[in-house]
Amino acid sequence: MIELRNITKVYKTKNGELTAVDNVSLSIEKGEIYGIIGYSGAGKSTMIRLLNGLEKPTTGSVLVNREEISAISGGKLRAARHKISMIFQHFNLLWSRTVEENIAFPLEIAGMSKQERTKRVAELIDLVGLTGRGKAYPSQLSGGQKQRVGIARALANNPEVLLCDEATSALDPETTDSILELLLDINKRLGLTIVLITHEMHVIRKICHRVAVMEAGKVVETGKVLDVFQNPQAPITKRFVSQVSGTNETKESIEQILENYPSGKLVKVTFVGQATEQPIISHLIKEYGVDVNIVHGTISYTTSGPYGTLIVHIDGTEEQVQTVLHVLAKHELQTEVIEHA
Ligand SMILES: Nc1ncnc2c1ncn2[C@@H]1O[C@H](COP(=O)(O)OP(=O)(O)OP(=O)(O)O)[C@@H](O)[C@H]1O
Repeated sequence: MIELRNITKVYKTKNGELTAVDNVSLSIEKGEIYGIIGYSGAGKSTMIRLLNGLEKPTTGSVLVNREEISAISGGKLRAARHKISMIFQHFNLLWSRTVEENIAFPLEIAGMSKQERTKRVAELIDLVGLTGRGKAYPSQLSGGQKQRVGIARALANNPEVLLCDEATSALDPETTDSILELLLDINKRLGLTIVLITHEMHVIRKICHRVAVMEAGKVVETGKVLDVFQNPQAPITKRFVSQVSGTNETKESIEQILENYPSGKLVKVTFVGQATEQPIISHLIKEYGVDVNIVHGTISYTTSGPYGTLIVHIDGTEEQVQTVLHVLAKHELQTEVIEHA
């Protein structure tokens, strides 16, 4: 559906050249929710502008639905962009227009008759959960409701791709979740391809199928969300994952345990899918006579299933501990012995 081939974007600034996107290749499937995560300055916004043709790459090509967005301009680009919609962090609504009029705006531009517009706007208002709020002005709406208007407006002309530019960054956590659920629902119902950029791993965990991690213009890691959470490779990905698994907060407890219990091993166990429901710890204690002290534990849910992280201190003889590590590995649990906090 979307193909980025060896994209590089260099900006000329008064301090010289700046490479915002550095040789990035990605492919995004039809109907998938694809997340691009990175800290400020990583190149995410540039990527999104390349996807909708607002920027041209310095080298490389961008294909959306087999159309080379990076090679067309004028009327052809405008036509292609009808199929690519966008929602924004600060909603970008027209403040002097009602909810209905905001949503009708792209339909007016597309030349739809008043009668058809009224029908389509009513459908969209229902779809995004704003029934009864059509006559309200944006200033009378909460942040979450404003973003719902943004989503309805973006869907008005039946796009094939929805680009989300930090769409939940201005919202509180509860509203963020309700907007993410709406995006997931729309993706399932309409089969819409969604590409979102964010600096929050929570957003990726909650709705994305696959993720690309960006750092200094480069994509440093890509993969299925569940795999990336279970087994992050790049240091920056590990930092993002610990944002949601809470392992940062346990650093102190880990330090204390390592200091206070020189015997045994401190082990991080990561498990996915059905393994999250097995009573593995009680089994270890009963069968192998080791002491197991749980230092930290979380289970999180992604679109492809649950995954969990458990940090345990396993104490016993060296042989018992080794046997337990072996047993964990046999259960297809990923284990990592922690030597330092
Ligand atoms: N039009 C431009 N002219 C010159 N430099 C630019 C331009 N747009 C972006 N940059 C630079 O390119 C780099 C990547 O910026 P970009 O906005 O894509 O990153 P980002 O990950 O979206 O970060 P943020 O969330 O802060 O916008 C930054 O160093 C930025 O200063």
